[in-house]
Amino acid sequence: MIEIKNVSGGYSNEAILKNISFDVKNGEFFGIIGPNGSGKTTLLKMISGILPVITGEIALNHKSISSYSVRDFAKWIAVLPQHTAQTFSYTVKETVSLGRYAHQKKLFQSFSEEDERVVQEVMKQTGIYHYRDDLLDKLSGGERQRVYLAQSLAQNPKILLLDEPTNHLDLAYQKELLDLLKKWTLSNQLTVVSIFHDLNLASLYCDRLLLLHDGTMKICDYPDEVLKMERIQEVYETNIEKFPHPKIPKPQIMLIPEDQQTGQETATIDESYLQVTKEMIQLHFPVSLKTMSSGVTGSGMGWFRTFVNRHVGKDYQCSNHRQEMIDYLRSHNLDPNETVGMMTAVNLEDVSFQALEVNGCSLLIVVTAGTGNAVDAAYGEQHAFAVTPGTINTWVFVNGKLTDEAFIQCIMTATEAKTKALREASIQDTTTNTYATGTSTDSILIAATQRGPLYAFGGSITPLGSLVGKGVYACTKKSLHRYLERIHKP
Ligand SMILES: Nc1ncnc2c1ncn2[C@@H]1O[C@H](COP(=O)(O)OP(=O)(O)OP(=O)(O)O)[C@@H](O)[C@H]1O
Repeated sequence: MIEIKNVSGGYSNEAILKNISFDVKNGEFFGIIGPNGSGKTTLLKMISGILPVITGEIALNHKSISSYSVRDFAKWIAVLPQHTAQTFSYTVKETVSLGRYAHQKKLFQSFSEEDERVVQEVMKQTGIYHYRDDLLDKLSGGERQRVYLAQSLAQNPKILLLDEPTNHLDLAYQKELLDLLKKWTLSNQLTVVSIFHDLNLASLYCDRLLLLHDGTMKICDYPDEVLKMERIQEVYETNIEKFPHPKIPKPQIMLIPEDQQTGQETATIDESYLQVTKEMIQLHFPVSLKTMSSGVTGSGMGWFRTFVNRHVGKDYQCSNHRQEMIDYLRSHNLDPNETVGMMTAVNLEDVSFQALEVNGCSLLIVVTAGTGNAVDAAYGEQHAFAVTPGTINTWVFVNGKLTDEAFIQCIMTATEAKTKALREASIQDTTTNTYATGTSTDSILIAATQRGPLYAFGGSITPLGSLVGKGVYACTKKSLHRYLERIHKP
């Protein structure tokens, strides 16, 4: 649809853009990104014919843009520029109606029924219909932005060029506008070429991205390829991390602020932070720890500073155990947003904890273990499924920095060590009469200070993993022993 071939150009024969080549397909949502001054607006102005091409060619539907008459060009391309705070004494409807100019056969021709229909339709689609008789200067920046979008859409273009369309828009309107544009690309085959400063929005909505750097084309490809961490760090000269979006398969970019040391970050986790009562085991740490857990609250990856393992009766039944746990934490002046909360039916006096340190690698392990619903995971299907309170809850606190791999490998190592302890205690699955590998509702937490030594791996023979395995094995064994002694007491 649009072909940019070896294009150089800019202002008064000075080539701001150098040797740019890419094409945009029909119905594509195409994003232009790059740091300030990299040439994004210049490129958009060249595509819209405002700035001349010095060398190379810009073709629209296989014809050079210079061969189009102004009116024909306007039937193809509409431009939504970055609007300043200027205001006009036009009504919303009058402003939108200006978009129909290219479709009027003669100059000063009166508005046709078709013009009226299109204007009404786009005003409804952009949510400005109820302001249609208001003057533009009465509207907020975001509302005005939607009026200009409606004006561009009223032009019924095949291509829409946008310079930072979400500028001035609040979160909901950003989503609404981009959802609307995306819908038009899908249902009306509208082609959108848009400049974005927000790389995350560009990633969410664009089919492809062009990254400009100092007037040159760095890359033009799918968002996942363009938004590689090293590339964005180099081009934008700032520290970032790339993450997958939690709900859809699109990359997201996070800024990493300068380290703001408060002094508390140097604290080391050990048993002095632990409080054990019959009702709950708590650990409060002065700063948030990066966690991976299967807690009732705080599950998955997160940052938390309070950890709770709460005793509940074996007959605990609740239709919404998560909400019940949140209410419980609140009733104990604990913030559920900052707390990994677990439950166990085990007596908390059977807890076993241990701080370990070998060659500068230090951690704290806390385990509550019982065998109430011991299961052999190889034959889990022989058990009826039931949601019951947890039994073996394993906490691993690491004074160090863990990679994502290390977090996952620590979970594996801790689970293997737990199973070994169960095997040594000859704990049986009473349904299958085979050795139990765990219990049916065990929970785990790996928490790390993300300061100090870096642990890339947590497998069983790595410096970190071997300590995790040793500690979880010892604590599970001890806690099981206490549990068994107590239940077998005459
Ligand atoms: N009217 C102009 N005359 C001469 N040079 C200009 C003009 N407008 C912009 N430039 C220069 O062209 C270069 C690219 O500017 P452009 O506005 O295209 O960058 P951009 O990527 O859109 O930047 P931003 O993210 O800040 O909007 C800059 O070095 C700028 O100083």
